[in-house]
Amino acid sequence: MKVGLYFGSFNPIHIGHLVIANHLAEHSDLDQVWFVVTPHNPFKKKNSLLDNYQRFEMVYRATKDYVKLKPSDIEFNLPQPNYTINTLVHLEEKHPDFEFCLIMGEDNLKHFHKWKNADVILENYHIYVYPRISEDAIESQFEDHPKVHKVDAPIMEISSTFIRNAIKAGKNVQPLLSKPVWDYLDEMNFYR
Ligand SMILES: Nc1ncnc2c1ncn2[C@@H]1O[C@H](COP(=O)(O)OP(=O)(O)OP(=O)(O)O)[C@@H](O)[C@H]1O
Ligand SMILES: O=C(O)c1ccc[n+]([C@@H]2O[C@H](COP(=O)([O-])O)[C@@H](O)[C@H]2O)c1
Repeated sequence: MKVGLYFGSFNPIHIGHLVIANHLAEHSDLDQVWFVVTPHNPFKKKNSLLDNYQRFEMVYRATKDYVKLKPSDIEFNLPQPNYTINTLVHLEEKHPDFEFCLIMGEDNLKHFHKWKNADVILENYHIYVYPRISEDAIESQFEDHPKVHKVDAPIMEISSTFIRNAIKAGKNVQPLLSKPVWDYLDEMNFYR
């Protein structure tokens, strides 16, 4: 089975994330897409981050009606901050029969050279890159790399930061979240 790994904080998961994951699951050779909920992204402060299990619960609720989309808590018990290379090694040991690939926005590819062991990741994993609007240029080493595959997915310029700030300001963000996520988040009074 070929699995695309979609790493993120998902604080909260929004329809932009879902549209991309579903597009990859339906229009590429991937059999499944796993949302890997990251406890601590090495590039981000943990400030406004909800508890791991609450972010996982939102991903679980968002994906439970999609057979090809799965939540993953694999990083919860790995050392923090979570370096993707460590998670990949761990996943290979746990699922030796699966083929793992990475799913990444064009914006992330632009900073990919700063990731821990970026060269090792690229040597061993295919990366599916979807378009994002961003100002920095993609490094030429990645632009035509045989392991980097551009995917023509829709561009959805929504961010979790925007959603958190809008909720705090008392705005209605319901169209940006799937209903089960909105219901949970509202019931739990998150981000207010
Ligand atoms: N609207 C979007 N469309 C496509 N990809 C997205 C979108 N928003 C975030 N992503 C990507 O999804 C992955 C997980 O997102 P993550 O939750 O970490 O980011 P985010 O929504 O930008 O959150 P924040 O605003 O809290 O930084 C990252 O690779 C990120 O680049
Ligand atoms: O391994 C690294 O060095 C590394 C550095 C930055 C980010 N990542 C992973 O990339 C994921 C998405 O990053 P971001 O910044 O777009 O939220 C994040 O959840 C981490 O798992 C990984």
